[in-house]
Amino acid sequence: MDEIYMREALRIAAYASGRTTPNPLVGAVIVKDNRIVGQGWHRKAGTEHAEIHALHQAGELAKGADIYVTLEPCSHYGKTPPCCQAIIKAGIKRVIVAMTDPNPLVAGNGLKELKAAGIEVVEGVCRDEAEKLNEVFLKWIVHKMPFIVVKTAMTLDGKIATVSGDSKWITNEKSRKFVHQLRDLYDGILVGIGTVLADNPTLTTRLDHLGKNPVRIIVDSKARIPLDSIVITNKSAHTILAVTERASQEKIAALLQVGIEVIVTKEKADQVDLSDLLKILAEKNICSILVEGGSRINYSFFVEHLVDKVHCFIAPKIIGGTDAASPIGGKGTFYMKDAYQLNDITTERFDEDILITGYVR
Ligand SMILES: Nc1c(/N=C/[C@H](O)[C@H](O)[C@H](O)COP(=O)(O)O)[nH]c(=O)[nH]c1=O
Ligand SMILES: Nc1c(N[C@@H]2O[C@H](COP(=O)(O)O)[C@@H](O)[C@H]2O)[nH]c(=O)[nH]c1=O
Ligand SMILES: [Zn+2]
Repeated sequence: MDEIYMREALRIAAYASGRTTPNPLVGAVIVKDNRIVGQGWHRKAGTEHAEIHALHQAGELAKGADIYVTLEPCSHYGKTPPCCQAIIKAGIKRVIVAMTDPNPLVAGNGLKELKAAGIEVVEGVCRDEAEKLNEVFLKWIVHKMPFIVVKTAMTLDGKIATVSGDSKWITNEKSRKFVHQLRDLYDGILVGIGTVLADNPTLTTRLDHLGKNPVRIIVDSKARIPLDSIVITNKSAHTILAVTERASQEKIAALLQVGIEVIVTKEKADQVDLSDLLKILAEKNICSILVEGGSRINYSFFVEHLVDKVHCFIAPKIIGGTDAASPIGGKGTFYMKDAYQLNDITTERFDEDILITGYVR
């Protein structure tokens, strides 16, 4: 029975997907005499935690009840009071958690406090599902780096555009809708200046229901970006330009003038040092970034070992062209043994398009 209630807590935790950053997704379910008497999920950073919502709903019925939480209840005073105290005060008898909280502020202290109060603690129910649900939070809180997802879309013969640069469209409506759901989910969307110059993209989230726009991050070491680019003139999302010392001061001043945030990073081989950029972005609570290319920037993320997850669309179209661009460009690995290996592979169909998803561990 513990798994059933924990799965319900995981299910409702996901209601706030993409909305709790930099906090994790957390769900809580309170059970008494085999009935759910209270449940709740964390909505937004700085607002009440999942356990508090569930305790409010259970009221008196929390006394002597079990609480299932997808993450170890917090024991520190962050933006909200500690859940452990509320759980103890409410007279909960047994706490079942899916995983401990890797946040150094919590990290096992919550469970210790609950045990010290004489509460029975069970840990590790549906741990794998809980860790997957919070793959973004786990990366950011432990490594202080954003969770990086590379999304590419290519024809069957492995190209992202024709020899003339035309790329509209490779994938179908359904596939492109999934990409907008990814934009709605993640905190940032990153492209290289090559993509801006080639496609003049908007990089906002266009879905039927209200979505949120990710922060647009353009890697452009010499600030070559034209001031009339859509990512500069379109104000429905914030835009960050990552440059190096090589960028001209006047261009930077002109960009600041039109509301663009400019980050000057360390330089690596004459280009933006991506690790340095990601460290700075993580400090700004940008906990996840969708990298949408182009081929050079994608390769840089792999060669710097910065990629966590890959979504690769393959459309059943063939365009040929020896010089047509492929999804991953750059210098390339010299030997097959040096290939970046994906694992935990899953595939999905979007009508005739195929999506392959994998992790770079
Ligand atoms: N050309 C294709 C893609 N092209 C992806 C490029 O990053 C392109 O610049 C952006 O998708 C443009 O964004 P926006 O629509 O202006 O917001 N990506 C896809 O998934 N399928 C394709 O067919
Ligand atoms: N969202 C969440 C938790 N989040 C934990 O608390 C930290 C944020 O605290 P605060 O700034 O007060 O919101 C966050 O980094 C994570 O460790 N804990 C929980 O018991 N239940 C919840 O629903
Ligand atoms: Zn809490």
